[in-house]
Amino acid sequence: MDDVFIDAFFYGNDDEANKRFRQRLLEEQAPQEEEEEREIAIVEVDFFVPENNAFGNSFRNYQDSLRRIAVEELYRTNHAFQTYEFAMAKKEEYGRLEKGVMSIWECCELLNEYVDESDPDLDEPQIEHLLQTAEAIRRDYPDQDWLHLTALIHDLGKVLLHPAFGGEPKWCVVGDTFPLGCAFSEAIVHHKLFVANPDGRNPEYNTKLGIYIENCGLENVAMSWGHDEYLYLVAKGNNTTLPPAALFIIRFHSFYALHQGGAYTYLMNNEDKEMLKWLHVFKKYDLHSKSKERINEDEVKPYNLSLIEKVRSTFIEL
Ligand SMILES: O[C@H]1[C@H](O)[C@@H](O)[C@H](O)[C@@H](O)[C@H]1O
Ligand SMILES: [Fe+2]
Ligand SMILES: [Fe+2]
Repeated sequence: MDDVFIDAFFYGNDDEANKRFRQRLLEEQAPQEEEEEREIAIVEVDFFVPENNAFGNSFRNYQDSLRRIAVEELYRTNHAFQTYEFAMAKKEEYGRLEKGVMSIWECCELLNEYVDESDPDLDEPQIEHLLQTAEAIRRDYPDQDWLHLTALIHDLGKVLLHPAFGGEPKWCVVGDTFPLGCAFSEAIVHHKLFVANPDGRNPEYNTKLGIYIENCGLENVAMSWGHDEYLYLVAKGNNTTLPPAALFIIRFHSFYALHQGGAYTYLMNNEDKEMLKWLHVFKKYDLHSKSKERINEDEVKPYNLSLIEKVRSTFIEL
């Protein structure tokens, strides 16, 4: 068992075991290192962006991908049931971070069991996607270790699928995310399927601004519930020292209607507009690193463990 933990992650249902791990962590916790100044700069990089995905199709092709039917079915349910009330209730429930504790690496390994059915571009286990993204971004940004770690963990919220985390159905774990409490944009994947969503008939929620005011900031927007929001709650709840850009990536990387479709810009404040560039950077690796070429887990594990080690004092909540 590695000695770095994310709270909210289980270690069985055994409270005693949880307590013992927490105690051990307290005892073992290294003295805080001086926060070094982080250089966060976007540089021109030359990642080879492939045109085709693992199946030889263009990326994010929702019309005629090999996985079209399964993907569409997932969004049918997602668009019907993701309401403002639903997402709020999930946020409240999971925001308590009561599921337990577990190491970040163990959590990655848990995702070995899951293939993301909302994804037209990849049918490999999710741990492969984490490693592919992290390795691709590391190649182009060798000095930005926070980006490597962000890539490694960005989809860990998908553990919601695991019975120990509630065994949530796929439609409220994976897939693109979108704001709730205001009108659904046509830029959202399979937007026609929102006809079945009661919020679309609610006059409080179905106008351009709905419950929001112009430029209120994405921080104040209720997003549909899924792996992004869950991991964001976990990172915040554990007082992460990852930079704000990492949290922004974690929380909004599935918000394609914004970072690819250019919709909902009127909800952004100036800070969000600054941050948006990181979603563009991240997307390149998150999306285009998907391939059939497997990463050798044993080879990259030591480096990733060293990254995890660096934030050990961050990723625990006691
Ligand atoms: O199918 C994918 C997958 O679930 C990703 O993890 C998510 O970030 C994307 O936005 C989504 O379209
Ligand atoms: Fe994701
Ligand atoms: Fe991803």
